[in-house]
Amino acid sequence: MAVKGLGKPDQVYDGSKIRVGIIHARWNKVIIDALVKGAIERMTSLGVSEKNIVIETVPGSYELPWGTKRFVDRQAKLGEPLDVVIPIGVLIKGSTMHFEYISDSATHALMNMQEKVEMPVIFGLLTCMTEEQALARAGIDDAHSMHNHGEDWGAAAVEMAVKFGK
Ligand SMILES: O=Nc1c(NC[C@H](O)[C@H](O)[C@H](O)CO)[nH]c(=O)[nH]c1=O
Repeated sequence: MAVKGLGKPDQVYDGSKIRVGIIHARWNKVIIDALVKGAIERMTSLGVSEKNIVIETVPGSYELPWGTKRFVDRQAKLGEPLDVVIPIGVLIKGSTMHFEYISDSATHALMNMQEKVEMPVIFGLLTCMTEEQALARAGIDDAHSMHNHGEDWGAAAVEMAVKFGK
């Protein structure tokens, strides 16, 4: 019996009235692109209009917290406020402690960012020990052993914006 993972949603949420921001790092592009695509596909399948999905990028995952804050502020100033934001990054362990420090600090910063931007900030940071783990979680490993986690993040974004939006 499959125990781990996201269960079936308690209901299908209508995303037709929300605007979503995706801000993604540019490290590990092949994996990032698959995750972003999965999030967009799931959100559009839940009624979010493509014109209401705004995409921005930052160099790496370390820049996601500050980039998220400024992205949200900018969209509000433009008169196109976001209802939810999905920061997406892929961290893969190397031979130093860089991975640990960025993973931990970016995770805490993104969690706390919700209070600052007063909207849901979906946790789209993959923190993987190997490239194979990252490929599997983006649904692009040879065995297609796992589903694309970007789809889960898209579904969470719609649910959180609809249920707990302003
Ligand atoms: O080192 N590995 C990674 C990484 N490093 C760059 C860092 O996020 C930042 O952009 C620079 O330190 C400049 O501030 N950024 C990632 O998204 N994934 C990684 O796997």
